[in-house]
Amino acid sequence: MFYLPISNLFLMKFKAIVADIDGTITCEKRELHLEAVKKIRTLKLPFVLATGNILCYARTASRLIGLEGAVIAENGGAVAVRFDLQGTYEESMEECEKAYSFLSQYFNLTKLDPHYRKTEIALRRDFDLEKARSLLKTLNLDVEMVDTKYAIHIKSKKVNKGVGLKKLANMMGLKARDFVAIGDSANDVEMFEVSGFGIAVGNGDEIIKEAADYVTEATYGDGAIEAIEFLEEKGWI
Ligand SMILES: O=C(O)COP(=O)(O)O
Ligand SMILES: [Mg+2]
Repeated sequence: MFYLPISNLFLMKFKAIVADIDGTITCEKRELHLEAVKKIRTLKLPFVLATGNILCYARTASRLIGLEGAVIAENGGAVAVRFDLQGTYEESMEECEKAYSFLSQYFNLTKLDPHYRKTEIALRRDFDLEKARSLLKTLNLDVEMVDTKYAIHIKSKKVNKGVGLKKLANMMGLKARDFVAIGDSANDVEMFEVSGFGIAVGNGDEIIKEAADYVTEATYGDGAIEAIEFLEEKGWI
């Protein structure tokens, strides 16, 4: 007779956590949520940051929180495993620039951190996204636009935080499935899909709540604390 040992049925242990930054470990006005930072500092397992923001922002956040420098930035386009190692970048900017030039004919677009951003383009959220998306459809480019609630990103369809997580997990000798992912918006969906368990914070948008295995009641950094406490209570970390 085939049966699974009881220990396998009940033992669900994750080896690391990956958390989004903006909207997840911040407060409503985007400052770092200090209680969430305190909670993160008590953890014994690797804690990775994954952001749509640029690599130096992610590295700085990691340093100031007291982490090891394992980060996913530019929505998966840039990945670094430790402070003393260079980041790796996807070759995905060319298509994004074509989309940007095309859309600039219709909108007055403002790039965010263009000198530091190497794999995608982030724009100020002051134009009609739906209109831009339908205009972009008329071109045959392998790019898409994602709204994080902090910026609108023009990014390659091949690059996302899920792809970044797989790459980083591999560098750490882990699988993406070994991670619990915590996030708040559309750019966290793929990271939820490849991770072992996805937790959306209460302020998350509908798309991420639908992709989540669990949604916290609390919002922003309080939601991240609730997520970690939930995992601890379950004995999953
Ligand atoms: O940079 C953004 O647009 C949002 O960043 P996040 O992925 O950390 O929420
Ligand atoms: Mg976010």
